[in-house]
Amino acid sequence: MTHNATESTPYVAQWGILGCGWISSEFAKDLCRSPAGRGASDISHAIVAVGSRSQAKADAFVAEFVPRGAAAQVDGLCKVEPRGHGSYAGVVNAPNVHIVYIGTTTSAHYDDARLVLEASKHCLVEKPATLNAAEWADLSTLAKKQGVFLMEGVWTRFNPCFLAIEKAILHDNVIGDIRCIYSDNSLDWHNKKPDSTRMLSAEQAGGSVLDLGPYPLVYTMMLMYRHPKNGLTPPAQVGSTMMLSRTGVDLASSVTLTFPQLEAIAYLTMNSLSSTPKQLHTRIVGTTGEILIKGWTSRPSKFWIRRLVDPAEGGVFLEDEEVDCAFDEFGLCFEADAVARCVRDGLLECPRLPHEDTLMTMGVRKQGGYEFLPGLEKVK
Ligand SMILES: NC(=O)C1=CN([C@@H]2O[C@H](COP(=O)(O)OP(=O)(O)OC[C@H]3O[C@@H](n4cnc5c(N)ncnc54)[C@H](OP(=O)(O)O)[C@@H]3O)[C@@H](O)[C@H]2O)C=CC1
Ligand SMILES: O=C1OC[C@@H](O)[C@H](O)[C@H]1O
Repeated sequence: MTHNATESTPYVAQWGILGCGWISSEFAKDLCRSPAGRGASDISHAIVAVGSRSQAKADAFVAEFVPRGAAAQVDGLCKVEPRGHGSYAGVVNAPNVHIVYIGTTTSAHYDDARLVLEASKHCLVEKPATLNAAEWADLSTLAKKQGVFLMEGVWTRFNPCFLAIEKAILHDNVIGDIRCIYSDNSLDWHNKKPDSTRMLSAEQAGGSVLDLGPYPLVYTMMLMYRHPKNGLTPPAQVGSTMMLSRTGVDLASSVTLTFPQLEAIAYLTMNSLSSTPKQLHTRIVGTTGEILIKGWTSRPSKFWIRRLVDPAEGGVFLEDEEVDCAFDEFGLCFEADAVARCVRDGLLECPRLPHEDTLMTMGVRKQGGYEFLPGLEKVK
């Protein structure tokens, strides 16, 4: 065992947070929840530094979300008090910070991640990690050179309901051989939110495929690309259709990925014109049945198994079996727990989301031809 853990006390991850926007507040709130409540006794979390471009905003964030720190501070496992910083550099250079969560807007991710890695701190950067594959490859090389952990924050890969779906398909074989994934992730923000909103803004590198696309891709990457019979073979074909908005980002996109070794295909859709129904966002079809998934695409919470009466005939199903995996947490704590364990164990990449997977999905996201504003991409 390394760092501060012993047989009887959990390893405490000492986090710094960059950016005091919405998702950082959800991250902070989740880290305040007792890990014991989700059955985790080997790790806990402290939030020791919070950074904003404004000192007042950082101080207000600390006062509102982490006045006493996160779970480990409240439980007396970490004596460091949380502190607000009026710059991101203040956080990455704070000696008590071991891991930095980047919750800044997408166009800032690459520069912020470089700042973290150059300070030799471990790094969890929100999705989409970067604007393109070249930027991600550059960060990956830097993290390895510095000997620090780096991961894209795709929380769905660590969601308990997603884990149950993965087990049902890959281990328990409940739908037979996987054939098709239909997955949608859409939010009807067009003409309802200002064009300066993160997903609609070209300056912030918004757009459906970058902002919404990572989640339908989770189902594809984990259930097809990582399917044992696929042997990590990249999709043979990646097709994409895009409609651009008046701001220049993609208003609507579709992505199709083929996996000939599995005789399987994924049809993914994402747009800012409609909202995905919580009743059904993803349908996974196999040779002996289907799985229908409820909740948000990024935060599944319940699913139905629908078995064919006669797989040779098709068309007629037995009564649906409901699997309820509802949980109280927002859900970012599950990826934070995984990151804490990796750092504790000295890993530089997370086995459930290695650098290579992010590299591949960054490539997929580029297929449709949406061009960023000049200067946004730092590496091409
Ligand atoms: N995992 C998930 O479920 C989710 C992930 N996300 C991802 O998180 C990131 C942030 O999204 P969200 O929290 O909704 O966005 P917000 O706009 O609420 O927050 C983004 C923060 O980024 C910082 N920032 C740095 N540079 C800029 C800039 N040039 N313009 C605007 N803000 C800037 C600001 O922090 P400050 O002013 O304090 O410096 C701001 O508060 C995005 O990359 C998004 O894709 C978003 C929602 C859900
Ligand atoms: O990352 C996010 O942004 C887009 C939303 O679809 C999703 O729920 C959220 O997690």
